[in-house]
Amino acid sequence: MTPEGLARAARIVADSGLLVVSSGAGMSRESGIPTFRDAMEGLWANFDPQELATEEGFRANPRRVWSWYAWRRDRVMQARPNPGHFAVAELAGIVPELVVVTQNVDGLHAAAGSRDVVEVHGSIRRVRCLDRGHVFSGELPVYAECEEQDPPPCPVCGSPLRPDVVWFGEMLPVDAVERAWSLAGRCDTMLLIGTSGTVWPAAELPLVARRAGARIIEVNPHRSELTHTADVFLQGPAGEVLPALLA
Ligand SMILES: CC(C)NC(=O)[C@H](Cc1c[nH]c2ccccc12)NC(=O)[C@H](CCCC/N=C(/NCCC(=O)O)S[C@H]1O[C@H](COP(=O)(O)OP(=O)(O)OC[C@H]2O[C@@H](n3cnc4c(N)ncnc43)[C@H](O)[C@@H]2O)[C@@H](O)[C@H]1O)NC(=O)OCc1ccccc1
Repeated sequence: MTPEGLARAARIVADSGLLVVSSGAGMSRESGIPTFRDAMEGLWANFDPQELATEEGFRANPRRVWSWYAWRRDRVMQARPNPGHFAVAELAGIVPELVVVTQNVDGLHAAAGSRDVVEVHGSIRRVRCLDRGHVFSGELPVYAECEEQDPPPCPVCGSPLRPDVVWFGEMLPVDAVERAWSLAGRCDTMLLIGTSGTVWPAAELPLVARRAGARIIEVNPHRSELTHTADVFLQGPAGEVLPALLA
C-alpha cells in the first residue's frame, strides 16, 4: 500500500455520493475466522464444499453438515469485529450513502455498527427448515450439543432445520440480489475488500459497477481475480488499510 495510492483512494471516497462496500472472507480474517481458500487453514483446504455446502451433501449426511455449521457458528459467536469492520461502520458517517454488500455469513459488519448490510449468501446466525423455509434466529445450539446429532425438526412443519445460508447450486435470496445489483449499477465507488473473486454471481458485482462508470478500490494483501477492475489497489490487510484510509 503506497501513500500515493492511499491518498488517491481517500480522495475518491471523499468525492463519493453512494459508496458500496463489497466484502468477502478476508474482511473477517483478522477476527480469527479462516477464509475459504487460505492454503493451509482455509475452510475449503480441510473440508469439501461439495460435501458440506450443498443440499445434496446435507441430504446425504445431515448430521455431518449440521455439526459442521455448528462448529463454524461457535467460532463466529466467539469472534469480534476487527478494526476493518469498525472503519467501514465509521465511513458511513462520512459519505452521504454507504451500503455493505457481503458474501460473509458471520454478521460481523452489523456487530461493528454497520446498519445497512445486504447478506447475499445468508447468515450462519439463522436456521430455516428444508421444506418450507421457516426461518429461526436467536439462541441456536452450540457444537457440543450438535456433534453427530440429527438436525432438529422445524417446530412448525417438522422438516429438518438447516443453516440459513446459500449453498452451492442454490439461488441467492431474490431481495438481496435485486438490491445488491441495483446498488452496484448506481454507485459512484465500490470498495472491494478481501474477496478472491472466484464465487459467482457475487464476483460479478464490481464488473456491474465498473460498467456503470464507478471507481473501484480493492483492499487485499494479494492480487485477486478482480484486481484488473480496480482503479486503486491497496495491498494489505483490511484491519490495517481501512483505518489508514480514514486517518
Ligand atoms: C466455486 C465457484 C467456481 N462456484 C460457483 O461460483 C458456483 C457455481 C457457479 C455459478 N455461476 C458460475 C459461473 C462461473 C463458474 C461457476 C459458477 N456458484 C454457486 O453455486 C452460487 C452460490 C454461491 C454461494 C455459495 N455459498 C457460499 N457461502 C455460504 C455458505 C457457507 O459459507 O458455507 S460461498 C463462500 O465462499 C466464498 C469465498 O470467497 P471469498 O469470500 O472471496 O473468500 P476466499 O477465501 O476465496 O478469498 C479470501 C480473500 O481474502 C484475502 N485476504 C486474506 N486475508 C485478508 C485480510 N486480512 N484483509 C483483506 N483480505 C484478505 C485473500 O487474499 C483472498 O483474496 C464466499 O462467497 C463465501 O460466501 N449459486 C448459483 O450459481 O446458483 C445457480 C442457480 C441459478 C438459478 C437457479 C438455481 C441455481
